[in-house]
Amino acid sequence: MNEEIIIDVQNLNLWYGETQALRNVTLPIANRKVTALIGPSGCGKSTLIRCFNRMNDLVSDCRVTGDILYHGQNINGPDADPVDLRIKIGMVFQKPNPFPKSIYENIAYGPRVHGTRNKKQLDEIVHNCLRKAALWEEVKDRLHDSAMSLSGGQQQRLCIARTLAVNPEIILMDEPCSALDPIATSKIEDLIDDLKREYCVIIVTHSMSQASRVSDYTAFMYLGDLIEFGETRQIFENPHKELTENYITGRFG
Ligand SMILES: Nc1ncnc2c1ncn2[C@@H]1O[C@H](COP(=O)(O)OP(=O)(O)OP(=O)(O)O)[C@@H](O)[C@H]1O
Repeated sequence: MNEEIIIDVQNLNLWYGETQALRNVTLPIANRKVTALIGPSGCGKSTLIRCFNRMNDLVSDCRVTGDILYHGQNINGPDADPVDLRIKIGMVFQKPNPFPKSIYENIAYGPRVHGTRNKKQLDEIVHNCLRKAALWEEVKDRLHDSAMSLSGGQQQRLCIARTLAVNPEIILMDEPCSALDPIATSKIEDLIDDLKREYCVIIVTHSMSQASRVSDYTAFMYLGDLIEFGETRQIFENPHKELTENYITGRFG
């Protein structure tokens, strides 16, 4: 890998109570690239992506060993602040979850909470984020309408715009298209391709065709182990492990 490694996962283990969900995962994540996490249901994809912004802190009985270095600093270290971390590492979920507020307020909310009060600055942030999320043209005349009046695909792009509003470096996406139709899915995939010019994107997907379309790197997981990681083309065209090949050719799933 020639790119800058923005997150370096080293020997990561995670247990929910007595059950081990991640085993000795070691994985580099490149900046300004898209990394896809794939594997059968229950293999630990969501668990791993949730480690990157410490969402698993919210799960009682969850224990982690090993390191996740973000710009070389351990995100679970004593000085690390999960609130700061979640600004730099934003997350988009499976089901679009806009706030029950206006389109404008969904985006202005985060920057306002973090101290931006100036109306002109907020207008600019809203405009920029909607533009980056490829939603501006569709909503510019209805910024003060409820976000709930948008279609599912538009709501998901709004959630991406909301994530961008606090200036993250990394965007985590946990099956962001699973609730969307093919047209809305294709818009999100185009958007992911644009976003990687400025951001690092990590995406969990069940769709192998989606992983091969949108990602530069792919990690294949199975029962909590990282089986194989590499450039997406290599993983799909020339997997080194039999398990990877069996999965991507649909022999199990
Ligand atoms: N909060 C939790 N408490 C206990 N066990 C959990 C919790 N979350 C996940 N698990 C278990 O950890 C394992 C990994 O789950 P995870 O959701 O990370 O898998 P996944 O690959 O994302 O699955 P899917 O593709 O079905 O979403 C599973 O065995 C699951 O049952």
